[in-house]
Amino acid sequence: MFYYLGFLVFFLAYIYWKISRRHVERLASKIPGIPDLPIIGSTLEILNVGYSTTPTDTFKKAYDYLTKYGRVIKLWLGPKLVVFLTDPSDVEVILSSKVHIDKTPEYGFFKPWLGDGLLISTGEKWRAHRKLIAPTFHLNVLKGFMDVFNVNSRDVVEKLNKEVGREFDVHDYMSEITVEILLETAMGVSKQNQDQNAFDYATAVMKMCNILHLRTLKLWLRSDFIFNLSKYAKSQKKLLNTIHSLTRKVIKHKKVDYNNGIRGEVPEIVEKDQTKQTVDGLSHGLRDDLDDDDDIGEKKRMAFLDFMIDASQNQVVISDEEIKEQVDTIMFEGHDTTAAASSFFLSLMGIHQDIQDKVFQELDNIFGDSDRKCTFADTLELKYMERCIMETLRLYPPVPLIGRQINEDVKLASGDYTIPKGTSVGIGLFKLHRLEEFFPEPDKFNPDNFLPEKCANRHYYAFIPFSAGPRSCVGRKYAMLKLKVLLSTILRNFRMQSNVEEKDFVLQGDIILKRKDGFRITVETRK
Ligand code: HEM
Repeated sequence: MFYYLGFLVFFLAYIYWKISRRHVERLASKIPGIPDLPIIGSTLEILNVGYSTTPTDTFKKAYDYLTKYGRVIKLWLGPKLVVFLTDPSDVEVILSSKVHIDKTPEYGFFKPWLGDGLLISTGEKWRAHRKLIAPTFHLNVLKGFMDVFNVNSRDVVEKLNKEVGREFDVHDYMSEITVEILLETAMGVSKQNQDQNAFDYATAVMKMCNILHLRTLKLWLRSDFIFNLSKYAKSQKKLLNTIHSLTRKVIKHKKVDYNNGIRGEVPEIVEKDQTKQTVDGLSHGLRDDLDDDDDIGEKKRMAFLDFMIDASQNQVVISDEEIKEQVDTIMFEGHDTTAAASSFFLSLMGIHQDIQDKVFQELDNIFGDSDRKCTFADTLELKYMERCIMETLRLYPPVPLIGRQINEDVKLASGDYTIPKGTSVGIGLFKLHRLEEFFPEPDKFNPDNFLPEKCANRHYYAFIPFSAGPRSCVGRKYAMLKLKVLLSTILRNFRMQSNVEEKDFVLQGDIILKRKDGFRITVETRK
């Protein structure tokens, strides 16, 4: 009797569940997708990807799926519907929306690290914190960082002098300098107070990304219970200790300064007629809160952390824990992405000598033989280099995949498909950026893809390395300005050489896109 009743309850619950999902299943049935089986859906296919012997293998398999199944791909992870999009018109529908701003559940794996920081928070908290943080990356603030960018770029040149003539991994240098620059600019911590090794921090971040990536792919590790029993949980604890100890120290230093009346103010740099020019070459049609032209005023010309601490002392409700979460977020998002971008750029210069020569030509025209610092005005003149940076970000987007949770049924633009509420959407930038229709010879490194007339005639959402819409990258202008100063300083001093061709890059897409084979180059002194 008991078993009969149990079976009946189970059966009725199943029927109820099926009926409640009729709407979702009806809409999903119209979306093309990866073959699926009843109940488990496409889980076996995904396990196949997750079971790959190396992360590189995983990246290749995921890319092959996106190529094989088209621009709208559905897959069922058991009862969970996931849709991958690579058509710019569909990507625009999702990213430009003010409704679908929530991240997918996978971003939750970041929680022990980034808490409710800007990258993963949602709703009113995200809106309020975005409003608070975005002005601290306004161009007027960034211009005040030019000196720090210059001094640190020259430091790297000094260090690279020791590598002349031998092959080495340039990512090690890019990673370390990026952390140091971030600490000095956004966090306002001077070199003397940076008592923790930036390289240790960067290495811990890289290892954390490996673990988080494993959790998305190895389906059994998604469960907190199983994860906490695994060896990865122990490593995560150790790594987070290294990472959080840096952020805690940074905040402590700043608070001591604040209590001693020391306020980190960014110097005002006024350069006539240049305020409205774009430093990132991206603003056409993709304007967001970072493109706000209004002068942010004296009060707000403060670097990120100074402003956070000042705000918390002046009636803005932001707790110490929330400040720490934002510092962790900016440190992560601001360093690993730019380190990857600059390392790919220098590798590509080493491979494409003819293009590197054109960059030299531009640098020589602007700087001649002089050793002077790169000014903000110079960065606006670096048009060819800017195109090379864009082309690097197109072919090797540091963030290869963006996820969104769909908050209400949404009709796509590329076909008669409606994605039901509750679906997770994945936007594959690596694939999106290589669509032949928008980039002829899509795998070829060709900076002319970013000639103004080509950009003007292309769908804006065909190239979105910094994402786009309300949740676009808050550090976009910071990243482009810093990359221009750093890379121009390096190339004024060295010629890059690479023995590895692009087709032999071993790519690994664990959260941030990298070369598993290392960014191996040699440098040769120019002067
Ligand atoms: C080449 C360098 C960079 C690239 C390619 C890049 C790319 C991106 C992308 C694609 C997103 C959206 C992620 C998602 O929705 O999952 C994002 C978000 C974000 N980025 Fe960047 N980023 C770069 C540099 C930076 C820098 C330098 C900072 C800060 C100093 C930064 C801070 C952030 C933050 C805080 C978010 C979350 C914004 C929000 O959700 O409101 N990024 N970035």
